[in-house]
Amino acid sequence: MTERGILIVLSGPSGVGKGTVRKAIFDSGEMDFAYSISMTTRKMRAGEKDGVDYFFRSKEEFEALIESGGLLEYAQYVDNYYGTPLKYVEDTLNSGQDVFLEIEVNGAMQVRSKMPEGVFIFLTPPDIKELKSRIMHRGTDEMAVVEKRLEKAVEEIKMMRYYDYAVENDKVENAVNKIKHIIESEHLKVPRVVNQYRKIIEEM
Ligand SMILES: Nc1ncnc2c1ncn2[C@@H]1O[C@H](COP(=O)(O)OP(=O)(O)OP(=O)(O)O)[C@@H](O)[C@H]1O
Ligand SMILES: Nc1nc2c(ncn2[C@@H]2O[C@H](COP(=O)(O)O)[C@@H](O)[C@H]2O)c(=O)[nH]1
Repeated sequence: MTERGILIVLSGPSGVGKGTVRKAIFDSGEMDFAYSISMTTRKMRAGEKDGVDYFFRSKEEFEALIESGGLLEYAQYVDNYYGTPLKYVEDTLNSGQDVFLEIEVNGAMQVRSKMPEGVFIFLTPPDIKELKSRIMHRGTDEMAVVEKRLEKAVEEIKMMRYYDYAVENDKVENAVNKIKHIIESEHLKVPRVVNQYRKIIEEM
């Protein structure tokens, strides 16, 4: 039987740089994990693609998926739904590959209760001023939405204590290296290694 992959959950306030850091980790080609594409009812931003950045769906379609139990977790964030399709996560973990989720804190807490063996990482900004500047300079949101996201950020930062690791995103390269190191260390934890050895011994 294949060893189940590790579930890595990255959260942090909007604009802290989760997407930027995640892309940099994937682009480095050094880590073998799958990114779980989320579903959302939010409008597509310029440059985004359905099935790449998100599965963009109507509110009705999203609610039907909630009803049918098709989501591992979901949350309402600044007037829209966001959620993680369950089947992809389960199938990929069962195939032995690690799965990376980039989700907000309420969803992460739902995952925590369903899959406590996951690794929960919280990305922090150097300070709130820098966070505001990052959201504004990204230029994807109207000022009213920026303000709502900043209000949420304060609530989200309070939830950091429920995570396993806190990583500051001062420079993308630093955050990337710290997250890679965390994942590598998780793979070396004794219960996982013992399991692998048990299988090797059984097969001898
Ligand atoms: N370490 C950093 N230093 C300076 N700017 C950064 C850093 N990391 C990310 N940024 C910039 O901050 C902005 C927000 O980054 P990004 O979209 O990755 O954030 P996010 O946390 O994924 O946001 P959201 O949760 O809203 O999707 C982008 O313009 C990005 O280029
Ligand atoms: N609970 C979930 N949160 C998610 C998911 N996918 C993304 N997100 C988070 O939502 C906010 C806003 O995202 P944006 O793309 O509109 O800027 C951000 O914190 C994302 O991490 C999900 O599947 N579940």
